[in-house]
Amino acid sequence: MQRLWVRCIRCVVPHLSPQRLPARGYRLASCLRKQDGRSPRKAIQVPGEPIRRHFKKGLLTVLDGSLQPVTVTEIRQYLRSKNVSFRDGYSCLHVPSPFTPERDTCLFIDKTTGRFLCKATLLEGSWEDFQDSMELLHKEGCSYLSPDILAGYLAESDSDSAEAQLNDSEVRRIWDKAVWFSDLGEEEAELIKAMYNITKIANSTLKKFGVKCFQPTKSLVFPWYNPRDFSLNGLKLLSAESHKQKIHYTETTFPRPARYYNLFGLCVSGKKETEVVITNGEVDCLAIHQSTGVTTLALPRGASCLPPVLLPYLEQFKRIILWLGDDLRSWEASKLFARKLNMKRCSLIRPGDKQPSPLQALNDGLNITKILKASLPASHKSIISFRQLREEVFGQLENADQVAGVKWARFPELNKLLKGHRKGELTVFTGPTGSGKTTFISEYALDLCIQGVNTLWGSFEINNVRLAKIMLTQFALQRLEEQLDKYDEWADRFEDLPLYFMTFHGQQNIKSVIDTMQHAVYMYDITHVIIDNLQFMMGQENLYTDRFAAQDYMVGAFRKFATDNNCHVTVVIHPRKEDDDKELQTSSIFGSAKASQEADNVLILQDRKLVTGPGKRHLQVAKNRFDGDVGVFSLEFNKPCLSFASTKGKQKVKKLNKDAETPSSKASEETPAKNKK
Ligand SMILES: Nc1ncnc2c1ncn2[C@@H]1O[C@H](COP(=O)(O)OP(=O)(O)OP(=O)(O)O)[C@@H](O)[C@H]1O
Repeated sequence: MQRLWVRCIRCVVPHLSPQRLPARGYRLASCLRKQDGRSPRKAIQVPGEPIRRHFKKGLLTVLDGSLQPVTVTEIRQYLRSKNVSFRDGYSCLHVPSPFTPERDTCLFIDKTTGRFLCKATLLEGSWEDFQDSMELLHKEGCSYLSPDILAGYLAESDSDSAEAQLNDSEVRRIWDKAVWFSDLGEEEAELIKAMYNITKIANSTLKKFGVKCFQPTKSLVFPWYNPRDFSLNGLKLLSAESHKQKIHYTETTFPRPARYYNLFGLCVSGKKETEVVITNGEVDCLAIHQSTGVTTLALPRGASCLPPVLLPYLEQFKRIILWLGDDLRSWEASKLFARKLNMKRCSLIRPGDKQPSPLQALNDGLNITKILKASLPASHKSIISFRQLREEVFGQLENADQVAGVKWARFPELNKLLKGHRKGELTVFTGPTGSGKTTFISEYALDLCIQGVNTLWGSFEINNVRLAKIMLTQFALQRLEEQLDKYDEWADRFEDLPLYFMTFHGQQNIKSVIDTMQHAVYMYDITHVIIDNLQFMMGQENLYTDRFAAQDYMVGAFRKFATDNNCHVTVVIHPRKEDDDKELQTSSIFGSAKASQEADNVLILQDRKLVTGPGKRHLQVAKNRFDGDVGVFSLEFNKPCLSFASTKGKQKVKKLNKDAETPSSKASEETPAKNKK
């Protein structure tokens, strides 16, 4: 049943193309399965192939191939049936690799997805590819699959090759031009270190981790070494820019972020080490290692995600300390990552005054060893006392603004009412037919995604190409039809967003949809899922003959998913009745009161009565569980760029009486200070 997700997730946007190895120089091959007449698929990577070119014009095309889901029990059963010995690891099963002659070389099979990685050859593929490899091994009657045997099954990928070559030459150019800090003049080295707050990091530490300085832009250069032969896979440039007396740091990666899988520090860590500290950024990694000498690794994209392709590299560690930063978002991320890494071996550093980020701790002269010793075990019993909760509660009170969630940049009025977008909540969104629900919710989600909220779209009504076109227009805030020469520039930037699409279209079974969402949370650390719209799951639900009972059941399923996965779910629902003379109300949506209780937020796009001009809409927050503020504000529609974003400064927000469903003349009016006379 989970199999569908693989097909859906893989077929979506660039990020979801078959995963790249965390090491360059490997190529995607057509599936070994081609041998038995089944359709070839791209999944196994073997030496020699440059990076595969991800989407450009062919955005969101649905790939052929229906992968079946697999459970860890099925994997174990299969291995036993083939007499393959295996060891149960933390996130992976460890089996002897069929790709090398050395029998003690491990191949890691992800227990959740079945994907495999052979660390010796850096070959990777799906569970089906592994099964095919075993069949091929049997067919060829050999002890292992040498590159010669595999060569016959490889596919060329020209488009990837072009991108890989471009990447290689850029990486080489920057790397060759960059210099070691010890080779810089003392004054210049100190000045550059000061820009990055790393004056306490010794040149020897920087050299040990391979950190250089790119003088033309005064950037730090962090290398991505191939763990097999220490060649360069890519690099990250950290640059500092002063803006309004504040320093802004920007990161540029080669290859682009979606393909940058560098566990920084891996090449320094020993193969026999059993303890590791994982940090958000490279400079934090340097700070901890320099002060304590412990093995420390930095995540490629910080606290935003822990890609499962990296899990095999962490299997050797019996104990993992996650120290991701000093804010609530990092704390939330460390709890999420601990689930993926297996809670039993994880401890977390809770942000606090005496536990800032590792680099800050070094700069403040704090005892880093002591902080590491005070880390909290991630696994907790189901019954806990307030004593165990009190620090957590204090953290929430201390960081009230962060607890309120991510703020919208384009909809300040929403921040006023909802205070922010929080993980683990369920938002129900409705509006009359054709009122612009998809258009609005697309921009509402895009806004958050631009700010780093990992987003998964389930668009059942309009296809993904159309949806992506709407989003790209909203992203660029201009009609690209008339400026096609700018398409690539915007598409490149759009491609770097943490944005994923399910490839479902039309009527779907809710179980497949929830399985897909579950998989996406594991693979891409998704924290916001949009379902547009619920009606497309109704037809498949035979359990309930009553439409509203079915709707309640589905809202309940999404509620449970949001809570269990600490992931926000926004569900678009068509109203059950539309009366031309009346605004919609919460009761216009739900079948019963039970379902309305499930939602944390109810948003209604109103286009009647309150309309004061063509194209004018109002957004009503009809329910807000977080702090109870409900109200309404108007939305201006800018048709060329399909945007509802406020362009005329702050809009008026009309706060409503909590009990009042619709705006009334008695409602108190809150006017932004700017507009008050
Ligand atoms: N405020 C607005 N004024 C005028 N046109 C709009 C406005 N908002 C959206 N549109 C346009 O209306 C059309 C329908 O929009 P959209 O698909 O977002 O509506 P919907 O409510 O999701 O529709 P449905 O009820 O079919 O799901 C689109 O062409 C969109 O560009």
